[in-house]
Amino acid sequence: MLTQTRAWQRLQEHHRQVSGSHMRDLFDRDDRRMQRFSLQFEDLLFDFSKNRITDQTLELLCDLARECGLADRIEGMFAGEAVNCTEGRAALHVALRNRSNRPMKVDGEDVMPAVNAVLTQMRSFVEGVHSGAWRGFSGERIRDVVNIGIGGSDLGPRMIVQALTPYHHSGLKVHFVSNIDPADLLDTLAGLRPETTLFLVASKTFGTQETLANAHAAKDWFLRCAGDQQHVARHFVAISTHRQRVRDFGIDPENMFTFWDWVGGRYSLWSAIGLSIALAVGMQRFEELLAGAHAVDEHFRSAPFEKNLPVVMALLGIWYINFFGAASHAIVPYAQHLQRLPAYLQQADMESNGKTTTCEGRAVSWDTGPVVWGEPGTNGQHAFFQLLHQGSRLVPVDFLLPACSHYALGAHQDMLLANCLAQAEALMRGRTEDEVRRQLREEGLGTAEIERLAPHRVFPGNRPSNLFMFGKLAPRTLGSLVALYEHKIYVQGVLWGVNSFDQWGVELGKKLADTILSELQGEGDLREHDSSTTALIHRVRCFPRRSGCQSGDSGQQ
Ligand SMILES: O=P(O)(O)OC[C@H]1O[C@H](O)[C@H](O)[C@@H](O)[C@@H]1O
Repeated sequence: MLTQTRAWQRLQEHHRQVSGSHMRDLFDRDDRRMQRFSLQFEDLLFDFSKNRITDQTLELLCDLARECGLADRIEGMFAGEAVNCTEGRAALHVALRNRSNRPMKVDGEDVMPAVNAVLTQMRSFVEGVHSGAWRGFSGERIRDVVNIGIGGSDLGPRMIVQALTPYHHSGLKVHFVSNIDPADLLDTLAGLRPETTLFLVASKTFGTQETLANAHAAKDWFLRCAGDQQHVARHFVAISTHRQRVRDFGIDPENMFTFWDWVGGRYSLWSAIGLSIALAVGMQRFEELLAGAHAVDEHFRSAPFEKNLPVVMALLGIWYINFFGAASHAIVPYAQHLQRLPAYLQQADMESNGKTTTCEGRAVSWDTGPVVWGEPGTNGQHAFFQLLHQGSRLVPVDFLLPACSHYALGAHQDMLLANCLAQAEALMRGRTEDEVRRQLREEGLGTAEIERLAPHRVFPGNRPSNLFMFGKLAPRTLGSLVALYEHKIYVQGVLWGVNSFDQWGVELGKKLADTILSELQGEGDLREHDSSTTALIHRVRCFPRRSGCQSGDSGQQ
């Protein structure tokens, strides 16, 4: 039991001692604080000095990790043990990027030959599309790729493809369709020609309602132009673990890229699910991404906890969630191309650790995963930073900051950097009432006005943040960053005692949606619902929406 460990008890005591201290004093007392509380990993600097910690905090948190058996659990994951306890499966996404090619086993079998075979298949496909050897049915080159998938079969590739915009292959545009909202597919198809469009139907299970409905609609759109069913083979490939369902859909298993049930959906961008990434940036860049993640895997496996980046990230999170009562964690990349990182991490973190039952089936009596949210800076500054600075809640922030841009435009990048560093400093230092009064006096305000305004202009500070700084956002660095977060999530799951690799919580809504769908489409009696749901279903039935939808459809065709 987490809360019964000796380290937990000591952390509670320690929290009582340190929670009153202010980070500005900790910095004033120690001019080497940044050096002591930062870690360098290749190109990545992780500055965690602006946290409400001392040496002892870190020691005690590492003790907690030791008492929870973290070392064995890390080894267990790499050894292919069934760390996904409810589904009895390994979670071996590290094998997908195992550039050392050391054997990695699941149920006694080395998975590396199969992993490498799919990478080879991806390489030849990507090269074929890029060179023009793979063409559409009319003989034209492929110009647009549409990845149809949702959740883990969308968020990772979508985030990475956007993050690597400067590396995009010039002749190809990659699009993503995920939502069952008809607007998503129709808006995307509106600018495309069937002759030059390639669809990647990405679904681990090949049973996801949204993906199958969108894929069927895309196939209809394609066939309306291509006519002959045989042409589907040049324009639809599948990425899945489920061969039979791929065949049933009408995609030749020859055009299927496989992966395995030991790859969790939200950990799958490193598998064939990353085909859209490889098409966007080329196979070499994709492999650089894998290499960056692999380097972090080696670090995670071997570095002592105090120097282990994902372990430190995880322990800091636990410090705020379990001892300061923080309920959320903001991700603020100061990089426009990392716009989708918060959304990606929402799934990675919240679907992994949004749980309250331990692997032994007991209810936890401690808080688990935070609400993850965020937006790129500087936009976020003009939206939610008010609450970060002066709100009543403690929200730890992760800043991600590329020191250099791929683009040159006046002083833009320096302004971006200055803003990020200023926000982190302001969150930490705050502004005292004395400082406010002094400033207002300098601004020439009278005493009464100063008294009136001073309380509003005080910043409490002492608000924690981590900062990742790196050079340009390159594939290897990005691979490392994502792997760091993945392992952070695993470490937290281990300490909280939950299974980070299942997602039973998304099932109930899906089941109810199936029932309600048939009720919306039928005229008969409704099954038992609460009065609110019943009334809403009746209301939908009364809307003249069908004609509206049809005219919308035909407008797009
Ligand atoms: O890849 P698929 O099998 O289509 O699954 C897509 C997504 O669906 C689900 O509802 C899960 O919550 C996600 O973890 C998963 O990534």
